[in-house]
Amino acid sequence: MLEVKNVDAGYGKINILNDLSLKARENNLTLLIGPNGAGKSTLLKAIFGFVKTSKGSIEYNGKDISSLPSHQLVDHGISFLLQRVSVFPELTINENLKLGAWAFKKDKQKVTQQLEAMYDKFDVLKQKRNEKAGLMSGGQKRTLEIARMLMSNPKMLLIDEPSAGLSPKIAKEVYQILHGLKDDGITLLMVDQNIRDSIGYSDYVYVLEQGSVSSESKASEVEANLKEVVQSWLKF
Ligand SMILES: Nc1ncnc2c1ncn2[C@@H]1O[C@H](COP(=O)(O)OP(=O)(O)OP(=O)(O)O)[C@@H](O)[C@H]1O
Repeated sequence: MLEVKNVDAGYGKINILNDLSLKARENNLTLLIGPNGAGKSTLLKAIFGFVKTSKGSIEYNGKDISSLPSHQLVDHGISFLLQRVSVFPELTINENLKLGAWAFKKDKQKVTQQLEAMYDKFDVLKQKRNEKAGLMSGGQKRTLEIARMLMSNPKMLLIDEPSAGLSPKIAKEVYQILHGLKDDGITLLMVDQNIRDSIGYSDYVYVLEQGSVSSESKASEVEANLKEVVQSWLKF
């Protein structure tokens, strides 16, 4: 489990997160929602060591990870799916996937084993394994990014706007993939603007406003009151 406790963080002298606390419970998908500029992406970046915290702690399975650099977080089983598409268009799908195995690239047997596991899981990647990634559709690129993250066998995924730029139909497929990762023992913390579609795949929801948590609920409870939640943001 990941636990953020009373964290302040920001950029230079500007503080964005204010005494923020939340939990990403094991084997659950926790959704972060809130108005633009609330600090959702900043929180993911703070957890992954891209943004420095100035107060509080971030604990993963009871260990304070708040001062660890990103590569050490990957060793601890934490991965980050960035908001912008990050496949390498000139490389094949197979080559892109291999980049996800950088930490154990010398262990050829393990790399092959992980590649096969990804091809078993994602047939679309198997079919196109020798094609250039740049030729794939937006949804297929997202699938490739997810598979590339899974190459290193993460236990905790930080995901920023997985549906950005995708049609509602394809976005749903991506949510389904992410939701299905819980069956592999993975814990997910996801930021998504597309609340209406993503909430049904989530277990817990935190609403962030002005750098702090304004509410925490089970996803099913928020789903029932979605209209009021969204209306309350419009006041900001
Ligand atoms: N690199 C940066 N340098 C300085 N300020 C930044 C930087 N990145 C973000 N900010 C500021 O931090 C605040 C929070 O931004 P953040 O991207 O975390 O919000 P968000 O809730 O993810 O918003 P959105 O839903 O629009 O993506 C905003 O006021 C933004 O302008």
